Amino acid sequence: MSKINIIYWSGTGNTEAMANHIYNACNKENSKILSVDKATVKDAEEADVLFLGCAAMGDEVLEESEMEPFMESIEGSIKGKKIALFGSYGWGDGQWMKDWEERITKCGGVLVEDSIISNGEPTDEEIEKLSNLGSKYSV
Ligand SMILES: Cc1cc2nc3c(=O)[nH]c(=O)nc-3n(C[C@H](O)[C@H](O)[C@H](O)COP(=O)(O)O)c2cc1C
Repeated sequence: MSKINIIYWSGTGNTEAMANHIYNACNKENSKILSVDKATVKDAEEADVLFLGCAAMGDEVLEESEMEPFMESIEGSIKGKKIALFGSYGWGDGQWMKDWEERITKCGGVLVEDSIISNGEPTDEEIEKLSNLGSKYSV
């Protein structure tokens, strides 16, 4: 069974809700959900499929005090790693996610799905996509 780790940063709960929708569709025996302040490099390394979530912050960047340092810490360890990204945004055009995708790819990470972005809270359609991701990879 694939080991699924979901690591996220969320300030007001929207990205956290997205993470929970993925996790709730996963087999709990082999999956883990962690707020990024509790996550270690090992949590990224051990995953067969790594879901990373972060809200758009600053000016179209990852949150800078916890998510950005975590990303820097795993950049050297994600070559060949299957990764899918998600996150919530507000007024922007999703540039933070495009930049994040490019960064993952440059480090050798393999994006296995289109990223899921939600304007504020996830819609019903997005919730279904998030749940489908959990059940698809948790096998
Ligand atoms: C300090 C700050 C900076 C933000 N910067 C952006 C931004 O650059 N682009 C954007 O689309 N939304 C931006 N937002 C809006 C958040 O991404 C949005 O409220 C999102 O739903 C928060 O997700 P969360 O509940 O997981 O924290 C910002 C919000 C805050 C508080």
